[in-house]
Amino acid sequence: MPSDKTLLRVLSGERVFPPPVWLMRQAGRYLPEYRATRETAGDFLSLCYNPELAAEVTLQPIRRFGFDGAILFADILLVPQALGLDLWFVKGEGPRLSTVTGPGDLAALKGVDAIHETLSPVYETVRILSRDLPSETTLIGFAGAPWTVATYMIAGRGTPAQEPAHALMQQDRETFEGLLDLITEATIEYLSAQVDAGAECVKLFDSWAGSLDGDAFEAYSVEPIRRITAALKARHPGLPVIAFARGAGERYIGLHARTGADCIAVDQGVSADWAAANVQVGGPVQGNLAPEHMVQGGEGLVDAARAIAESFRGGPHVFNLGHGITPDADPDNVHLLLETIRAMR
Ligand SMILES: Cc1c2[nH]c(c1CCC(=O)O)Cc1[nH]c(c(CCC(=O)O)c1C)Cc1[nH]c(c(CCC(=O)O)c1C)Cc1[nH]c(c(C)c1CCC(=O)O)C2
Repeated sequence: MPSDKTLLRVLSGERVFPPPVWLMRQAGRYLPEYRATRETAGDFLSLCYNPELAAEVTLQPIRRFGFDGAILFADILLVPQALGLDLWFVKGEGPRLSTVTGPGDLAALKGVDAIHETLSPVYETVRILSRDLPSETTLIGFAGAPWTVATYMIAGRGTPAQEPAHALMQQDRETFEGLLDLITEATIEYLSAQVDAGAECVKLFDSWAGSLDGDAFEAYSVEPIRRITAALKARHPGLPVIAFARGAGERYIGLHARTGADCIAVDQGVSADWAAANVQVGGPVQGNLAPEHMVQGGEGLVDAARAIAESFRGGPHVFNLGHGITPDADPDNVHLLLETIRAMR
């Protein structure tokens, strides 16, 4: 039976207008109720590993805004932690991890089978959500794509141009590729467990894909995403997969076919008209309003949101931002965005 959930309908290739809407990082610091729950949990990682509270912060933006999709509350860096790295967050700065910079570090990581020991609270969050979400809301599981996760594992932190990961790729390709393989295998098991627990589609975040060029983009962004997608679809026939290769630019062309993903998420670095003509021809797309509009609001937001929905209205489109909503966004602007899109005819 075809789903009556608009997000799943679009992911299956149907054109729905006005389009379903959800926002990357829709649960987060711009919401006072998120900040209060994080306080209750103690810190960000304790929140990620507390199934009741993680489910609560996933539900907060659904209650407040009625988005069509709810993304599991967790983080892409839980997988490195499950593989044995130390992980902590420095307030006002971001994540820190112990690093993988050579064969010894790679060999010291745990095997794929060990990840569930750390990640089982996340599966419990998914089970709670699949019970408590409104029936029209699609539950989205997620993980980082291997390249992006590897950049953090190699550098031990976020880096402007992923220099340490590029350096390892050049200097010790065997360790680099071994690490990517391990993350790929772990991600298949992690996402498969999310689906078993009730996730209805999954999204792979390759936030740093844009710093790979030429053959490296194909080998280290596209190919791991293709492997994960194929393995998941073999185990869970019909599972919709969204792939976000941020910064891909012209390489968004043909990415549905190259990755096997059902939906390609595009960032604001390409225009919606261009993406409609060049990417949406290959299948459903998601995107791509600049997150700054959620800070600025007003007519600029209304005009830009309408223009994007118009550009993509000829085919399957999930309305979203081009990247995550930022902590300085105004929740009232989210209401304005939803009213704008949902009033379109
Ligand atoms: C690169 C990346 C990370 N995490 C993620 C990515 C890929 C998407 C992207 O490019 O933004 C993905 C992510 N992170 C988080 C989610 C939860 C679901 C949601 O989108 O609402 C998701 C899907 C929660 C989070 N992850 C993080 C927060 C903020 C932590 C806090 O509450 O202090 C949240 C809500 C922390 C985080 N986590 C990460 C960084 C670099 C940081 C620090 C920078 C920042 O704070 O934005 C790694």
